[in-house]
Amino acid sequence: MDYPGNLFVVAAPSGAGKSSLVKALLELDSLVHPSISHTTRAPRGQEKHGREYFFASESEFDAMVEGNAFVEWALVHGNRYGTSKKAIEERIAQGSDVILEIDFQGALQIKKAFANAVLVFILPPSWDELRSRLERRGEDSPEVIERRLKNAAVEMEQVHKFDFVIINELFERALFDLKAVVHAQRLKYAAQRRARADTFESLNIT
Ligand SMILES: Nc1ncnc2c1ncn2[C@@H]1O[C@H](COP(=O)(O)OP(=O)(O)OP(=O)(O)O)[C@@H](O)[C@H]1O
Ligand SMILES: Nc1nc2c(ncn2[C@@H]2O[C@H](COP(=O)(O)O)[C@@H](O)[C@H]2O)c(=O)[nH]1
Repeated sequence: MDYPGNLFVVAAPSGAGKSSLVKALLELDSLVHPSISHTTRAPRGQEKHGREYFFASESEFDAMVEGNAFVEWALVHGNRYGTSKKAIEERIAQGSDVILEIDFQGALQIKKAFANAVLVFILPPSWDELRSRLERRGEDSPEVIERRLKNAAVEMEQVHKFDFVIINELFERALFDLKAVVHAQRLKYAAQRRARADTFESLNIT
């Protein structure tokens, strides 16, 4: 019998550090695969099409929405972002673990489509630190930073809908917590599979 992989979803206000944490996790854990989203946002700095995102025009994105190509999509900070079915379904069906780094609206849509998905919310240690991380990153204009901070207040109200909350103050500590979530889910899933196999064996079902 084949078993699907685990689906992890990491959401956070912009600048809380989710991309940095997910990147570090992927470097340490070769069993987790990232999903590359589509976005109508323009590429920043060194970003490459097909690496950070698939950059799409508004009409290309519209066509994907109409073609039902997304598992979830949302308008975030004035641009559209979406997870294509192609990006995750095949991988999960093959038994691989997949991690999505998306906003809270997308995370809640994913939970509806995949009840077993594990939702993780990353919080910054303070508002001041969130602002300085966005400023230090140096990728966004002051207007964009203000908009992202304003949206962060709305996003943080959703924290109670998530399975786990990690405060990203000390990076290594937050990474340890994220690894622990992944590990715990794998152990839980393995135990469920074993229990199911035992039940099938006792009922003589192959
Ligand atoms: N624990 C930490 N301490 C200090 N700086 C951090 C920490 N974690 C991340 N950073 C820095 O904060 C900035 C924002 O991090 P990152 O880009 O990972 O955020 P994000 O949540 O993915 O944002 P976005 O949603 O806009 O992509 C980066 O410059 C990153 O290096
Ligand atoms: N609902 C979705 N949100 C997504 C997806 N991919 C990224 N995002 C979120 O957008 C913001 C902004 O990202 P940035 O790269 O422009 O800084 C951030 O919260 C991302 O997590 C997606 O496929 N669906």
